[in-house]
Amino acid sequence: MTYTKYSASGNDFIIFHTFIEKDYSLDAIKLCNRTEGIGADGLVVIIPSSQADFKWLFYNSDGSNAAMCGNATRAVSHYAFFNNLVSSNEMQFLTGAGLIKSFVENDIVETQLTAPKVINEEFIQGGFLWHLVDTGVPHLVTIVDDLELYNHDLCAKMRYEHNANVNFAKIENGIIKVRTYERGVEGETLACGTGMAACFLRANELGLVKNTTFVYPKSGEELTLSLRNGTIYFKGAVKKVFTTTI
Ligand SMILES: N[C@H](CCC[C@H](N)C(=O)O)C(=O)O
Repeated sequence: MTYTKYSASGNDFIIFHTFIEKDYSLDAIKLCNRTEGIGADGLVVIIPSSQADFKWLFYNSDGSNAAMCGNATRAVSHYAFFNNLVSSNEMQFLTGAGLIKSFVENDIVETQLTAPKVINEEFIQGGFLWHLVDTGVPHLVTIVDDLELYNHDLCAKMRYEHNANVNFAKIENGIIKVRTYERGVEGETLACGTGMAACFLRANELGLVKNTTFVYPKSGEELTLSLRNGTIYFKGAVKKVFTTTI
């Protein structure tokens, strides 16, 4: 089987396409293992679809299935275009969270995320003010003045209590810096797309950032989040790292 490794702002994925729709959770655990496998935060399986250009199955590195993954939507769009799985650089594909539209321009990919759903406007826990929103998958967001306040043990506790990813966001000079503890990776990743979207949305609704804002994850790579007619757009570079046949 041929697998392609992508990095989307440091959030990395293994991608392949197949006609066989089955449970690939054990493949995800094996392939994503950073010492005995290729190593990645997640596995994306592309499968034909009669309702869209294709559909995907997304697995975190622990083998858990997730409805959506913002960074993987950018990587998979690039993969589909450059592997001739689609006939245009504009495509739409089905995820567990719904239909995603994307636009590929060389190594820059913009995707339209699914409509956000606020789960809990705000609550205090562990000394922080939290907001819980689903931007394809559930995200806890707290806005802080110092990202060093990010705490692994608190994130792990919040992750399990709320079954959500956990984001610490700092706003400075109109941009957002984000650190994310990712559910299913069970640790901090270098970037989390739906997490950056959740932080952007929260900051925008509080009037702290404009409708188009640069967001910087742990990797320091620049992403652009935009809110246009109530829809979130997510744009940034992706990198095809290598292809291998195992
Ligand atoms: N770990 C997430 C899925 C991947 C989200 C993230 N990698 C992104 O880019 O949105 C979850 O299980 O909820």
